[in-house]
Amino acid sequence: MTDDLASTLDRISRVRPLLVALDFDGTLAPLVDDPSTSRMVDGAHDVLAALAGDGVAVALVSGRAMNDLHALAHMPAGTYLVGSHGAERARVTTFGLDRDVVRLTDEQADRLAELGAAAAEIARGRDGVWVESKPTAVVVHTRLAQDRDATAAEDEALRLGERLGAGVLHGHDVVEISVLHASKGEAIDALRDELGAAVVVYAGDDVTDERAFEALGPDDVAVKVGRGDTRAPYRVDDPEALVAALRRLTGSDHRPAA
Ligand SMILES: O=P(O)(O)OC[C@H]1O[C@H](O[C@H]2O[C@H](CO)[C@@H](O)[C@H](O)[C@H]2O)[C@H](O)[C@@H](O)[C@@H]1O
Repeated sequence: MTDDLASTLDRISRVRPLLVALDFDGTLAPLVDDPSTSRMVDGAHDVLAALAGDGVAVALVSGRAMNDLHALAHMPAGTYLVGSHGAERARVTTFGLDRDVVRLTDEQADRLAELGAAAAEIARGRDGVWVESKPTAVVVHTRLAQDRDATAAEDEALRLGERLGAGVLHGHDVVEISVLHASKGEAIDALRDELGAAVVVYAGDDVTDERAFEALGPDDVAVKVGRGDTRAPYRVDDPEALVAALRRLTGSDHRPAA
């Protein structure tokens, strides 16, 4: 963590209402081949619970389907979950999720089925290419494929998305085609307004997170995790480094002993 980021986080640590919104895959959880095995790095859950307990609004803002995100992240009660890049929204309670139900029109449901069938055709015969189905989108995954198959599958999926999708996102080894318009930027705007947040901290690793960075203002804090071009002014190397940075927001009680 740079001194600059450390001092910025120290400066805002007592600001309330403070919103800390974080991407999941690649940001809190390292990228892995099988998305069902993703886990947040050690210390992540504790620091998020400490922040929530200290009056900070904590949100995960992910491309994951809501059920998937809830099951994998085990977030503490009182925190917010945004799934499907903003199309799904919930608050975690001690009894489970208090969620807004996503309803597709018949036309959108038909479109989703059509996209699923077309995406399956893209994956057919290409080793390592597979399709994930979500409530509002299909995702063509290429992480396990050889470069040639991955490139061809992503190109075809992008064309499919242009033809039939309401939104197309090209992330880390994925092309995601949605039947609803949603973005992480709009999700951040909505959370900020609803919570009246004075300052927003957002961290993310993927191109899809740039939409969230765009929604931040000069008093907010945007942190890119890992490599790649970004508009975020701050950067940390990996999820472990992000957890260390977040500890600075919790006050000295929660910082590891030197
Ligand atoms: O917004 P995020 O929380 O970063 O979610 C984006 C996508 O995450 C998942 O895919 C990514 O993580 C997988 C597990 O590490 C990895 O195998 C894949 O290559 C990554 O793109 C998830 O499967 C997608 O549905 C999310 O949209």
